[in-house]
Amino acid sequence: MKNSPIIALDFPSEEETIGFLNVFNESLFVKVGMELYLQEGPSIVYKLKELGHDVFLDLKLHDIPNTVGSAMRGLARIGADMVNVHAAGGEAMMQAAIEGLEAGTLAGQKRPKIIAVTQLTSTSEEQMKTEQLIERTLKESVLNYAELAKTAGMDGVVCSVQEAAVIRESCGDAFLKVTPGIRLDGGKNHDQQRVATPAVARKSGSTHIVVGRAITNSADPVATYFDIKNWWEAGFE
Ligand SMILES: O=c1ccn([C@@H]2O[C@H](COP(=O)(O)O)[C@@H](O)[C@H]2O)c(=O)[nH]1
Repeated sequence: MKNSPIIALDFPSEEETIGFLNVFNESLFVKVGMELYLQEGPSIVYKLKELGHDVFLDLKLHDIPNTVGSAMRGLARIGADMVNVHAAGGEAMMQAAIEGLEAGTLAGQKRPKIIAVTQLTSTSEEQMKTEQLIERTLKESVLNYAELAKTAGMDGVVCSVQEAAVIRESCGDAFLKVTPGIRLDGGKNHDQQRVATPAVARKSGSTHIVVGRAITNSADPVATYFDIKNWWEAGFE
C-alpha cells in the first residue's frame, strides 16, 4: 500500500471521478466514500483498481457485531486495500469486522487493512462534551478509542493530526494513523474542526494523510496534489 496522500474522491458519479483522475499521470492512493459508493457500488472500486490506484473504501461501518461482520465478509471480495468501521461500535464489533474480512478474503489475495474512526475530524471538544456527554478531553477520548481498536486487532485508526503523536506513543509506529482534515496554510477549513498542514502531519506521526477539497476544488488539482505531496514527503513547515 502506497503512503502518498490519499485523495478523497467525493464526487457523485463515476463519470466525474474518472474525468478528475484523467489529468493525473500516475497511480494514486484514492478514497471512495459514501457519496460515490452509494451511487456507483462495487464497480467504482473495480474500475479504480483496474486503473492501478490503491483504494481506501471509507464506509465507516457501525452496527451490531453480527451485521458488521457479515458486511465485511462481502466487502472483502470487492478488492479495496483498506476499509474502516467506527471504534464507537465497540471491541466485539471491531473483532467481528476483522473476522468477517478474513473470512471473505479470497485465497491468494491480501486481506485489506482495517482501521477504526475515533472521533471525526469535524468534531470539536465542545461538541463532544455537549452532544456525546463525554467528560474527558477530546485527546483522551481519541486515545481511548485507539487503544480499544488496537486491543481488538485493528491495523490502525482514523484520527486528526493533533492526536497522532500520543497514539504513536501508546500504540506504536506500525499502527496506522490516517489523518483527514488536511489543509494548506491559509486554506478554508469548511466543516472540519481539527485541521493541520501536510508538513505538521508528517512531523506529528501521521502514517497517511487524506485530502479532499483542497485538491478537488483547486483550480489546478494536479499542481495542488504535488504541492501537498512535496510538503508531506519533506516534512517542512
Ligand atoms: O474523521 C474523519 C473521517 C473521514 N473523513 C473523510 O475525509 C475526507 C476529508 O475531506 P476534506 O474535503 O479534505 O475535508 C472526506 O471524504 C471525509 O468523509 C474526515 O474528513 N474525517
